[in-house]
Amino acid sequence: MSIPVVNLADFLSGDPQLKQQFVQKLGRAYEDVGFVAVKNHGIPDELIEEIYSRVQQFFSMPADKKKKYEIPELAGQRGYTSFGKEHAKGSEAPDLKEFYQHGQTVGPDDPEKHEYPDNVQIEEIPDFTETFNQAYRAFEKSGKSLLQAIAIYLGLDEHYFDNQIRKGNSILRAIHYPPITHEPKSAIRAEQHEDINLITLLVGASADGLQILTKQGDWVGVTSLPEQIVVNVGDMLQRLTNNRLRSTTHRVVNPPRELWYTSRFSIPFFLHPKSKMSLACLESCIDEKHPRGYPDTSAGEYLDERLREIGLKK
Ligand SMILES: O=C(O)CCC(=O)C(=O)O
Ligand SMILES: [Fe+2]
Repeated sequence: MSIPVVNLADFLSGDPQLKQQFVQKLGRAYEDVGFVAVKNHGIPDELIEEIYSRVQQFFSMPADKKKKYEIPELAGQRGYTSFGKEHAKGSEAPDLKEFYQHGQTVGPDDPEKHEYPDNVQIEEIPDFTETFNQAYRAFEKSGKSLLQAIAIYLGLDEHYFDNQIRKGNSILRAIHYPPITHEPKSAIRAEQHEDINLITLLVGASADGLQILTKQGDWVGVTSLPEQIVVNVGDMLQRLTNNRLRSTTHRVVNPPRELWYTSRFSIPFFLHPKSKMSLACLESCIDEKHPRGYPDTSAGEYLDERLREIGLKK
């Protein structure tokens, strides 16, 4: 299925009409499907190529070398998480994937430094951290524009999210779904789930497999062109908007048998706000037909709860 396509250059064009059209198209798509493809997304092609090549290098290292970078105390939020650790909420079988996570960096004297453990330095790969830092900044920038459009759509101030996501707790995750060597019992590459964060920006996955669950209850494959990124709503934004914007269930299915020997790579950026952001439902999203659906919580508390549910936090 092709998801709605929006052009971020329209939003940034300076033309009020194009900007408003972008806002309406994005907002409606998020009420309806929860997923869009974004062109002119602002993440430079060379940077995407560079990060992919570092990521492939990393995952091709022997298991014992990768394991050096696994830090269970950090609940997988930094460094490497080995195959078989994470499972979707409500699922017993772990996903068929391994991943690496990179978080926010702030200066050593920053008052918020204690919020952000250091990223893991991968000794074997030159410029690994630098490439991840650059990609992280690029995703933050595109994500900020998209959230400005969402704020306008919701009738909020355009800059409503700016401060909440500045020095926020986003995670850049590189995932490797290894070749499948024998019939998996019940597991798939990524079992059905909803993302935890505000929005997720996903750069061109290296193979098919991503599917979303439609309102009609059908699984449909997501297709996007190589120059587009996929951006979807996560549970934090769904909760904040009292279910007005939809955090759509999605999964990554195993390839057909003749492609079992292939790896799949993908690099989602999970855009999180600062831990202290309130996720209390917006008053403008509550009315008689839509009574408040969730108790108040903060982004930090909510994340903690969700990390326990997926087996990353004990
Ligand atoms: O690998 C993909 O294409 C999507 C991964 C995903 O949905 C996730 O990690 O939350
Ligand atoms: Fe996801």
